[in-house]
Amino acid sequence: MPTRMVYVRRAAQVVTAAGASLRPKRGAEMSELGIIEGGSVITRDDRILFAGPDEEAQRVLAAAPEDAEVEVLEAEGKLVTPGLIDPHTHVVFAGSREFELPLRLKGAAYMDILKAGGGILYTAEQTRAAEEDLLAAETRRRLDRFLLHGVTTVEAKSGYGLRLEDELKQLRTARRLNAEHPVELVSTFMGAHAVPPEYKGDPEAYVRLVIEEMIPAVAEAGLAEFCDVFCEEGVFTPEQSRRILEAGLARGLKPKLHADEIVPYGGAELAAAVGAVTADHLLQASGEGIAAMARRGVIAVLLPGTAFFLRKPPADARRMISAGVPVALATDRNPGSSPTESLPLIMNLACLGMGMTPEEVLAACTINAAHAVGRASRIGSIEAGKQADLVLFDAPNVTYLQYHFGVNLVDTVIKRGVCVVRDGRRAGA
Ligand SMILES: N=CN[C@@H](CCC(=O)O)C(=O)O
Ligand SMILES: [Zn+2]
Repeated sequence: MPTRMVYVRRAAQVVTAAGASLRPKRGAEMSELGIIEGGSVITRDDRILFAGPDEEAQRVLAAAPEDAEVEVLEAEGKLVTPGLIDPHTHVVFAGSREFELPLRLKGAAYMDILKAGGGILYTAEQTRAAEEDLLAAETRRRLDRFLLHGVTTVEAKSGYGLRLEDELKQLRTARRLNAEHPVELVSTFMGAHAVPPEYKGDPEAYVRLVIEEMIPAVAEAGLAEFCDVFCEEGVFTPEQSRRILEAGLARGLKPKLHADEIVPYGGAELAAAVGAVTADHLLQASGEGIAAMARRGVIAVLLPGTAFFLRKPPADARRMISAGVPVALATDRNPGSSPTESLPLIMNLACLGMGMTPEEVLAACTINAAHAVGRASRIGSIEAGKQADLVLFDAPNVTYLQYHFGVNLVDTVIKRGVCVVRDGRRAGA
């Protein structure tokens, strides 16, 4: 096999996000992106070989093996970033819930729809009924859209099966798509996403099922890396959430938590107490909870698209960054509270709606997001030796991405050294 190389020549800016593979960026570090003005990047097979000034790139190319096939991508006027990483999605599901939108516009609350048996429970019905091939086909279309928006890795939660066979079906679907599709999937078991109707009268029995049967089966099959719980009033209590996360941890599933989304519920505090990798949502997180997260190094995964779609004020990102909490951003792609694959739109909402700077936003969607999915040693920055996941944007600088908001500026996407999007369209599909 000849050596395959891509030479991304003379970009307006290369955002490397380098130097934070061991621990996520926090505070002022989130503004330091290691930008190379006028820089070039060279990939070799599935790895990054070089990132730096173009004169040096030419010397590196001159020393390339004779059989190397070099593809040259002119990047003049473009912004090059690491492949974007989405660390919180529920992308594997069947159906959609657009009919809830008019209800919410008339005043129905998200949680009331769930309590009435709709919401997550409606999607669980659809997902249970779907054959695995159909589930894969629906999810594949969403992954295609992610890729067109520059997203090269997504975390994917189960939680619409709510019984063992269908939780496993969702996780198997994620594993299959991870093998088939250019977008890389990181699986999270979230059997504790809602109490299914058959356990309505006895939620504690469902918690036992999650702990005693689902977690062991998922761990045994090696189908997930993380375990997550919807810790929320009327769903799972902090005490139940703690037991589930500890049971997951005992089986090697690292904890994540849907925390303090609708009401303040001690979620941020719990995430810190169990040493969760991330606490997500945090719209209602307390000051003590944020301080505890900072002390324990828990990453805040903020989801401004969800706040926007549910028409709620977003999380207090500035307070978290000032407190020293590492922040990442995600779409929360799901059919009920955030039906979008546009991580760039989420970035716009983070900047314009939460006051994060363009630099902080990029750190949050690259290296910090890589930490949030436990992959920072391999992805999230442009450094020699890391996986060759890159995005070229039609933007001359980092600020422009937030300024020219609401449109897709992605020109080219490279995943593992292969061009999978060109001129904004899927290539080689
Ligand atoms: N809040 C809980 N779970 C999802 C929503 C899932 C759904 O509505 O289907 C979330 O993170 O927003
Ligand atoms: Zn979620």
